[in-house]
Amino acid sequence: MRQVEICFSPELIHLHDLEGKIVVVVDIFRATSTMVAALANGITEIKTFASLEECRDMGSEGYLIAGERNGVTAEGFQLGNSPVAYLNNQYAGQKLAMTTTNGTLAISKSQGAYEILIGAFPNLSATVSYLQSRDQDVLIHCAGWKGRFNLEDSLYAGALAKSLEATHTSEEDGALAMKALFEKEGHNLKGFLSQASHAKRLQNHNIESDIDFCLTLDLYPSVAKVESEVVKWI
Ligand SMILES: O=C(O)[C@H](CS(=O)(=O)O)OP(=O)(O)O
Repeated sequence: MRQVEICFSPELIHLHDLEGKIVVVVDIFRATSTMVAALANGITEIKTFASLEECRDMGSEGYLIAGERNGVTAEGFQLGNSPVAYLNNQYAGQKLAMTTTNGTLAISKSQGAYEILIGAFPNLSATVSYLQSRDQDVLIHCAGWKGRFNLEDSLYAGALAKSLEATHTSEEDGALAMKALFEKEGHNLKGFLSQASHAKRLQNHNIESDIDFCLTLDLYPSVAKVESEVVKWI
């Protein structure tokens, strides 16, 4: 059997061996949910950037530019970090450059893995099927919040580890704990995660519809994968 393990924050990624593994980066509120929404609605590719400046410069290369810091759209950017902005194929056919507070950092810290996927609830089952079709062990890399553990990314990690049970074992305590939490609370994602500190933070920005979207399961049948530093829909 293959293995599945969880890294709870980019600050802890140095404790995990990335080599030969498929890393699934997850930032439920909201970066990876937004990437999945954008790609499912016709964005052709996403380039991610750590800095606002580098990302903003991509505007002159024909990219739509999305920049967010601390939950709000950064100055000079066309878009922030809202998944619902991309629904109804609003920006279909365009390329996107994106930078966010936590999510893009987790992607850059996953370099060195065998493959990098982008995880979100709206394509959870597609990601499970893809991972089960591959021979590699899986590392779920939670973006967390500014280096700290967060509930929503960890609960997604539990959902993914639980869904992989037929093919992947989890021997470490983190994965066992999150599978147990998902078994207990997974039927009430929205109610349970309304207590999460990040959900409360984002509620102050009036983005209820974003939170609803981020916690909706299995809207899309495809997988988001980082290929040559670009996120694509496969
Ligand atoms: O916009 C978001 O959802 C967050 C903002 S913050 O973490 O509350 O500062 O950014 P993300 O990179 O998606 O965690």
